[in-house]
Amino acid sequence: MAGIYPKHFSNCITFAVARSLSSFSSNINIADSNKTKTFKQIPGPVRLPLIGNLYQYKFGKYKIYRYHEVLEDLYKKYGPLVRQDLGTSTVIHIFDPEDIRTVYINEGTMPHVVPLQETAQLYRQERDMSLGLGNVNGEEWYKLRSAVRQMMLRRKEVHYYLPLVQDVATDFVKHIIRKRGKNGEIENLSDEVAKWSQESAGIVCFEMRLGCLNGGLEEERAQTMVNANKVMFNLSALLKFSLPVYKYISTPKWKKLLEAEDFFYRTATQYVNTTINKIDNLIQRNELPEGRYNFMTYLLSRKELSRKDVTIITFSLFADGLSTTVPALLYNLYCLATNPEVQEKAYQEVSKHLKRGEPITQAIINKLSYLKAVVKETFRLYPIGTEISRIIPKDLVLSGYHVPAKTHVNLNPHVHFKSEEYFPNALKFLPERWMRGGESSDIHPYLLTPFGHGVRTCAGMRFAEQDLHVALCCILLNFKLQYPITDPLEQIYSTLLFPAGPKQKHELKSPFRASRMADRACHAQMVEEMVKECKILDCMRVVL
Ligand code: HEM
Repeated sequence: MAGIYPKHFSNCITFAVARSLSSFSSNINIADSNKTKTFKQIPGPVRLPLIGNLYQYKFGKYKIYRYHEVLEDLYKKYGPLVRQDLGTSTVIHIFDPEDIRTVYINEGTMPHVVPLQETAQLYRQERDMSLGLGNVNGEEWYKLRSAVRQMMLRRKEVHYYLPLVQDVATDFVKHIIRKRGKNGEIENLSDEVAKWSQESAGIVCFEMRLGCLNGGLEEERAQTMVNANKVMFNLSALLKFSLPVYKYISTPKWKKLLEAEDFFYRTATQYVNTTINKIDNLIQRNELPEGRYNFMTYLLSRKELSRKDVTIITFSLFADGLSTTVPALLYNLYCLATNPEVQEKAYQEVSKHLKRGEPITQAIINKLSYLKAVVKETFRLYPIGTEISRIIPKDLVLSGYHVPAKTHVNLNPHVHFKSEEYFPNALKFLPERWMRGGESSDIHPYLLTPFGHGVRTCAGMRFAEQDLHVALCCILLNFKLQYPITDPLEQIYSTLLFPAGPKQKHELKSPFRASRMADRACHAQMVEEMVKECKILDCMRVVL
């Protein structure tokens, strides 16, 4: 039988000037507009009045949890540019990397996006919260983004947390050793990785160990957060593909979503408030040591940010990894486990530069070019999400069609990730293709951009990469990874793409354990019910 086995381990186990979007122009990016086809000619499935294409998800062959495959189907049937109407809102799906380039080049200095989770935007509006970076546009976005740029996107600031992140990764290794079954199997690696992510984010945001890996009540609370997060992502996806009645009437799904969001925010906000109080006390006593609470003190010092802004930015840094870095690490572990030669090569590289127990420095990470290629290749075979959205600021010609300013477009390069046309030996896991001298110079630069591109790229990219690199180093140095199931790992759409384990495992058996404290038990029950009802998929039940 397989599992995580101890290995070599005797103890076991650019911003330019701000510009308003009112300067939408109507220039077309190709001079010869005579040959350009009209917006109405953009192909797509038959649309019905009011519901548009939603009937295909409700009664047709399309399944929401297979949305990534729906996009592949649309591309194959209709070509590089496809129109889809979800209710009364129109989206143009873009598949050609050249069109993707055109959109990015013309996105302007303050690109407009449609939020990944419109439900989160609505929830925050209803609760009078700051909306957060990914949910705002224009001047408000510019203000928030400028405020976080230094702390989140400068390498030096992010590397400051490297030793703390390594401490958490080391504890995660010990946690895995405790959780392993007799045969080395981890029953639900997905949830364990999610606890690691919370602990790691907690140390960055609050410079505090939250105890998510300690086996006690804190770990139970972390599990409840993980479950609530699953409910939020799942319901958000379901509501995205329904008529937006929930925006006007409190539907049962919307109510459930509110409960999960309330629980999630309440818990995270407690951490934020506790840290702010600690900082206030230290400042009052003139005892705040230099460099302590770096992230929060920086945000609090920015005059343009309200307390609500500081809370939501910190919340994002704390929580966003659950739905992004967590699946990313799981996909990496899966790819390493199912490609033993790659795993051995990655292990050799890491162990050449780093001994178990030694501090990981940025200089060491810089030398791990093969490991980074593994991460990149994993993003190719297992992307984290489907689309990147934009509201285009000016008229464009895309694949020969005129697309007017203010149109909502979705960039979907992932439909090509397993295509021979773009990647030789497309189904093979070949990190070598991203190494110097590999084929990467022939790969279209706008094809694989897992963190997006341009001024609106992922704000958490540096933290996510650092977390991934450190965790992979620690895991590779301590374990040999195996995946005992012959069926390939599936991906399930639930706003983003989550690992779902082998097909027969898709029906939920709740991973939930009742917690001991009464209020937690109450939340626990609530979340468990939601999880069941929404048929949340139990990610990666038997792995590694
Ligand atoms: C593997 C992990 C991750 C991936 C693949 C990822 C990917 C992305 C992508 C594709 C976007 C949209 C970019 C665009 O519109 O051009 C985005 C936006 C964003 N991400 Fe991430 N992300 C990851 C982790 C994180 C983490 C850990 C955080 C929090 C620290 C985070 C915070 C954000 C924020 C705040 C935005 C909105 C940025 C803005 O609108 O200015 N992400 N991410």
